[in-house]
Amino acid sequence: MTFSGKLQKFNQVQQTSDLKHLPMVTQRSARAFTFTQTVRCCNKGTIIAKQKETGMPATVPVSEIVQSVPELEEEQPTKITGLGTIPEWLEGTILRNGVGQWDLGGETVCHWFDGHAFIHKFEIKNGSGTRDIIVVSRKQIVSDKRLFNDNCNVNLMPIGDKVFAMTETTAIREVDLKTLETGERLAYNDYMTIHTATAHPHILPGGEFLNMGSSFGKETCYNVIQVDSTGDFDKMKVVAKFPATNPKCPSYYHSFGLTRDHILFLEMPYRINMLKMLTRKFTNAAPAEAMFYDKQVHSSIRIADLKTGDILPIKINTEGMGSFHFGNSYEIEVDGGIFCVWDACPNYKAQGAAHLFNIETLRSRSAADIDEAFKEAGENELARFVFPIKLPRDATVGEDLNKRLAGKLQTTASAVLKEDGSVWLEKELLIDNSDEKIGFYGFEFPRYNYALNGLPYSYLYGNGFGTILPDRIIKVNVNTKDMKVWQEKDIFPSEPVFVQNKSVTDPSAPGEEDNGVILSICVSTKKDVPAFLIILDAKTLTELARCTTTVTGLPYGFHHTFLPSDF
Ligand SMILES: CC1=C(/C=C/C(C)=C/C=C/C(C)=C/C=C/C=C(C)/C=C/C=O)C(C)(C)CCC1
Ligand SMILES: [Fe+2]
Repeated sequence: MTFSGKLQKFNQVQQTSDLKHLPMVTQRSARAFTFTQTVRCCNKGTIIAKQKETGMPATVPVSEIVQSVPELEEEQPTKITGLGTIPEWLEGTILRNGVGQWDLGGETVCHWFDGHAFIHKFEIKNGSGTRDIIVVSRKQIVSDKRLFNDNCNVNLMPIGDKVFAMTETTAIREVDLKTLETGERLAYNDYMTIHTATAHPHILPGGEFLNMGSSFGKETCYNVIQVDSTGDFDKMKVVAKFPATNPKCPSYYHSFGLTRDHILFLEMPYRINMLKMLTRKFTNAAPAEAMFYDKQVHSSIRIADLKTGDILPIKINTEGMGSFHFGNSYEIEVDGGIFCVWDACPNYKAQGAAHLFNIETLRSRSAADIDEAFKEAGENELARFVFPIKLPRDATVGEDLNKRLAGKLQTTASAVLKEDGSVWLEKELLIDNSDEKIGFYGFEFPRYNYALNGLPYSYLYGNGFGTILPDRIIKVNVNTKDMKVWQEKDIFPSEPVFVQNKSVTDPSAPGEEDNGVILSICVSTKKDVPAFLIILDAKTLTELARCTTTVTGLPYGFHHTFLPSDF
């Protein structure tokens, strides 16, 4: 995925003589913004939602939710009361990161992902004897006002007992959970040689923080890095290194998978041409020109042993595709072999999707422009890949190894052993994209009960895309393919965050995996419809409570984290 900010940053790296050291970005004090400002004057836009039944585009104005949040002098946390019943046990904070400013000092950034971070939170707590009190607290930009910065605008995750905002450069910024004040700027590359990092780390059951980042050079590698449960960066270590199949053209990746024993990495056809990237200052090429989709290569799943860091020799290939985010993954032992189930959101057509979310497109007055930009983008699927991590006894060439799982896993996904020892995968679709309930552009932003990360599971929550922004929440039973949908006209719900009921002690016990709620922050394209937090019963996707703010013009944001009140 080409995000011009990331690439520009990357380009800055290349311009330094020493690849080991990324330039430090000066930390400036964070700026605070409040919800209640009037939205700045902007272009009116439209977004196409192609309707399956007619095949005709439907226009939905979304420019309202990609407008810069105006800067304010002071913050005013707002107390609001939820309508409905917020479960007694639910106490904590849902934090959201995303982009809030694209128009900076007379310039507008090119790409949606290049804008400055905008963080906000909803704190759910017992207040003044009333249960249904929510404090909507302030939000702020985490980086300074320069373009193409370490604007940590993608996700927020805990490391040890601190919370950090993160993007895909190596810089992360501490955020005070109470005040949202931006704290220390840290950089992974101050501790080790990496040049990128994902904004989608995993947290191990013991509290250790696990992430992946690339180191570019003669021996370009995709590294797995770990910080211990105390969050001590001095003890940060590389636990595994996947050598890039083509060091001159390593893969882009947005996230990775983790079973209880293995790290799963998808090397995609979306590649970075290192030579083009390094010579940009001479050729004047745009960063995006150094990214390309290599139609000659497959997508490959690479696997590392979590304990030893060994890269497993098995070669797993499938048709070229990209997946930003993944569902859960887990292992099954059979016939002396180990199989892995990994759910993903593949897209076979977007080819990196570099151009798709250009600000110009999102703010376009012309429906035709947006249609044109997205016409080749295809749709995102929800698919299951099942493959051996360790070959079973007596595996034979030409055999669909997944057949051995009969009785343990029902799947139509295949994994055929080839003569050269590699395994070729065909996916199993977990949803039917022709179903009107999914939406024209498919399914993305998968979330699940993270207490079951790396273990067998049944429920995946995510967004359906009737437009190029998510317009519904979908719950899929990945075993039975049963589906539930929550949707409301003109509302764009964020990725659905599952919060487990405090009473659950064993999430894999019958009926317990989805014993909890779904939290989602909803914004609207309608000027007079304020943002709200929706609380859904995770079992039924029915509304339990709705906490409506007074804020209109809240931009759509990317990722969320829920932290319980005792964090
Ligand atoms: C790609 C297509 C679609 C949507 C995919 C989605 C929603 C992907 C979301 C990716 C995100 C949130 C990435 C964020 C990255 C931000 C970065 C790297 C920021 C860097 C800043 O410096 C559909 C619309 C579903 C279908 C067509 C294809
Ligand atoms: Fe993401």
